[in-house]
Amino acid sequence: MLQNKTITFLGAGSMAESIIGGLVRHNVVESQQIIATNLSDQGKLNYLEHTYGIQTTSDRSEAIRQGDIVILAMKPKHVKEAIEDIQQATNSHQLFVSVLAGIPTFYIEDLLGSKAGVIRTMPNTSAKVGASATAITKGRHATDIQLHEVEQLFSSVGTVTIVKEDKLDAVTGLAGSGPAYFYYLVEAMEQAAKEAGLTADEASAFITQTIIGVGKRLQSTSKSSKELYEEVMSPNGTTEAGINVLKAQKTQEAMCKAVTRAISRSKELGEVFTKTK
Ligand SMILES: NC(=O)C1=CN([C@@H]2O[C@H](COP(=O)(O)OP(=O)(O)OC[C@H]3O[C@@H](n4cnc5c(N)ncnc54)[C@H](O)[C@@H]3O)[C@@H](O)[C@H]2O)C=CC1
Ligand SMILES: O=C(O)[C@@H]1CCC=N1
Repeated sequence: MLQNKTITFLGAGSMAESIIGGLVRHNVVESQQIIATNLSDQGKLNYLEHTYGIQTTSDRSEAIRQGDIVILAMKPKHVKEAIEDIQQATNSHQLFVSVLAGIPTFYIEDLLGSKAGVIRTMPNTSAKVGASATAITKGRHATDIQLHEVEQLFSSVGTVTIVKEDKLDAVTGLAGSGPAYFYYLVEAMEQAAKEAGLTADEASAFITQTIIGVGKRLQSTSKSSKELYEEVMSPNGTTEAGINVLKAQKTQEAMCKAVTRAISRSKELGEVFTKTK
């Protein structure tokens, strides 16, 4: 389906690189069928070209003209100027795929001013290792065939779930931002490991394998998360001692608030930028 398509990345930051890495590694398209362009960082374009064997250019309009599929990968606050900048180079046969947090499909459709298909997605940076949990949804003009093209594209970097657009903000706060919550906790575990005399390498090996084990266990059991942590706790043992500290610090409440706040921030991003159209 994607074999003969040229994929242009408008924006060449960390999310674009995560997706490019997956596409190249899985030979979803030839690396020369990928074009990346950005606002100003030529060094980053050189790096991407060198690392992944893709094409890059600072001529954004030319990059767009060549793209069958255009991935919008700039920050939400830059989407208006970015699309206005290349709008003349677009056509209604192209497919536009947004990875932008909060920005609704109708806003992009209106900026494009054509019947070009728009698909909104929310991947996460685990795309870089083929383990993103990506949600996708289609806008007014996108076809089911285009939705399945995008499903195929993101399948190369992890799992893909098709959802209604009104769920995208929830997925953004939960899974788009999700990796950061875990990395933040890992930072604290590393600190505790260091204070207890483990080397950085030892700490990293134990923490990483523990997280991988948790992920695999969650994938393979029907037990609830509560049952799973209770299974680790012996009465008056080490885990209970640790969990009691987390309870005293209201850690679950804090995590719940963090995800809820990220979801509302995604909604705000949509409202702020669509209102200032
Ligand atoms: N970083 C993450 O974990 C995730 C990010 N996203 C979304 O991905 C998007 C990009 O995020 P990052 O890669 O983290 O940002 P970044 O700051 O690393 O990259 C942004 C890129 O956009 C380019 N850009 C800015 N204005 C432009 C313009 N007018 N024309 C062309 N390119 C332009 C910049 O030059 C840069 O290459 C955001 O909208 C974000 O919401 C989505 C899921 C996860
Ligand atoms: O922090 C952000 O806004 C982006 C969207 C999801 C992850 N990073």
